[in-house]
Amino acid sequence: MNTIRLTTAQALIKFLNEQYIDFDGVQQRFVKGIFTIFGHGNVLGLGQALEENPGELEVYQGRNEQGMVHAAMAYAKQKHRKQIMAATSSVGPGAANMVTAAATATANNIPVLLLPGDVFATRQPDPVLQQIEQTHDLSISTNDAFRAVSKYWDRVSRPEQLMSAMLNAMRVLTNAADSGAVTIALPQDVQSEAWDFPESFFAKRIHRISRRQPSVESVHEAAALIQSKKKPFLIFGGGVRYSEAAETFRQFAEKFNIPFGETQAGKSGIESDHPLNMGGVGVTGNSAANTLAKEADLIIGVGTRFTDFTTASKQLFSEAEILTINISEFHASKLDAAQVVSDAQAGLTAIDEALGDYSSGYKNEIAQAKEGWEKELNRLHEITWTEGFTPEVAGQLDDQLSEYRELFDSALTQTSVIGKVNELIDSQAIIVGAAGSLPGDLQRMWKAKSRNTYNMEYGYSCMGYEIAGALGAKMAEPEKEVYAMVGDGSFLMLHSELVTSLQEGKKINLLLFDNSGFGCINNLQMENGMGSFGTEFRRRNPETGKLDGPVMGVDYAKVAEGYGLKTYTVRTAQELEAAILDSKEQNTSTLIDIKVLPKTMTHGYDSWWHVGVAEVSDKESIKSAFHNKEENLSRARSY
Ligand SMILES: Cc1ncc(C[n+]2csc(CCOP(=O)(O)OP(=O)(O)O)c2C)c(N)n1
Ligand SMILES: O=C1C[C@@H](O)[C@H](O)[C@@H](O)C1=O
Ligand SMILES: [Mg+2]
Repeated sequence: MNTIRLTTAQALIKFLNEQYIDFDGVQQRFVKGIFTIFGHGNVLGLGQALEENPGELEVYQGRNEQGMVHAAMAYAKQKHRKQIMAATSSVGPGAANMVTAAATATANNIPVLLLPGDVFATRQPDPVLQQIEQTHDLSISTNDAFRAVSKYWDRVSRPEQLMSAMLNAMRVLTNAADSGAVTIALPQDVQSEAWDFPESFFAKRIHRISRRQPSVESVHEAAALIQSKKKPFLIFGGGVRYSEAAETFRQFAEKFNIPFGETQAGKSGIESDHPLNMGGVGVTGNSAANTLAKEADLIIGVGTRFTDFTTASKQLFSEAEILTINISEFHASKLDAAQVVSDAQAGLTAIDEALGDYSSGYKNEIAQAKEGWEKELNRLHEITWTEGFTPEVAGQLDDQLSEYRELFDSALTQTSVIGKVNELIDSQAIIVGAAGSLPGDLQRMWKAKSRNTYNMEYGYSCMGYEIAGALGAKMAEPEKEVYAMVGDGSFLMLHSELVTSLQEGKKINLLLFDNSGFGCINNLQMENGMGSFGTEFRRRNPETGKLDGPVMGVDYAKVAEGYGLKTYTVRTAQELEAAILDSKEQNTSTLIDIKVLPKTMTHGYDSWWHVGVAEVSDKESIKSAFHNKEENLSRARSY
């Protein structure tokens, strides 16, 4: 057997360079690059290997480990999982910082390869700097925390273990049914230890993503089920995008005249103006999709995990029968559905052939629902503050609105800003988001004018993805403008990768919606009978000892200016338009600090979200919220 003597880290980098993917006959390199933040736990091992010979891997410098993994995840999401980034951290806190992002990737079924440094395998110098000493179990390190949030976890405690670890890593990273974060913990000493690796380990490997075919029986059952229904309703999930099955889905919907709603991950798979595309469905769905979903006699979920947001906590289509087409048996089996376990394209094609000349029984309902939503959308676009104005989310902070209005000196509402942005940015531009009130507004209101232009992380809804994710999306599609749609809360949580965007010359645009608070959580607590508690950004009041002092104003444009971004502050529609147009002319990253009045986001459209309301309280409003919850629950499926 021919061997090559390399350190574990050098062997790992050499191996990553030889990984390719084959999808529909097209081959491409699988691991594009690696984000790094070096410390003593990885610099002399992986760092040395990358300095000496990175091969084709591009090496990036991250700023915050969570941020760099979010960027890696957004990259793989934008590439529809056909190409990924790796990320390496030091031991201890650097590794721990990646745990949140690992969870984000896993919740969304998006592959990322994480390579945290680990404590010494020999234990000779223990405890090393940043080592946690668990007196009951010396084998535990910070990296064990990744076990709960990874789809594959391993620790390479001897150099030769690298081979089985990496073959399993690739198995999971390229698994269309069950992917996510893969964590390979690398003890500091083992990274630098040499081994005679067999040459065969470094042979070019082509990982085929095959289109799993459905069983004949499941296709017949699905076709018979559809044929027995008059009002089927399709749900376009993220799996359709990852399977590159949008065209097949469109043809299927058109041929059988079946309208469809979109999940957050599925949105922009097909242009919003398609006559059968009803838009976002579920808790953050719009009136068109939710009305048709509610009236449907069959829900056909394609590539969807059926989260509580999609099903409105299992209440939206509680009477309909369910058919699923999903490559994952686990997700296909949800809601006690009739199941077609297959790739989205393969499943739709097979059912299409079996359906014959079926046509749904819809008459004017589809056009009517879409028209009704268009009207409502125009109304939302037009809302601006005037004296005596009632915000969309009324009856909660009505008396406080004038304070915000004076502080911000702005008449802008969130819904009108979204309309303007949608009108002004390029039709090919990509928007990125994750948390706060924006994902809901965008799922309802955003019109995707081109395909794959909506990169929303709503599996984990992790504050901090927005800006780092914009960088990842830009790396994936450098020729397009990318916009992070970010609340002030999320901006404050994590914006470190802004500096990486400047360093790499990868222009991203931040549209920062400043409403001085955790707006959506304020809505949630107040609509469930609480007061405003710990969610507005107010100073501590020395008189009450509470956070009920004046609203805080932060000049985010100044913050970003300090990093070197081109910045704008906008308070009117005219200023917003001028800023967006000017930002397009810039070569560098930009930030538009948009002062929006609180409570001016969209409100629900015929949907319910099951949240944990207190069963006991002295407050009438809480009692009533609890009663309301129980009532809604009685109308929902219980599994
Ligand atoms: C990392 C993380 N922590 C906490 C939450 C819970 N959470 C969801 S939205 C939100 C507030 C978001 O505030 P902001 O970004 O200003 O958006 P807004 O709701 O005001 O539009 C919080 C705390 C979360 N989603 N992610
Ligand atoms: O708790 C939450 C409420 C949602 O409205 C929000 O979008 C999400 O970020 C979240 O974590
Ligand atoms: Mg906010």
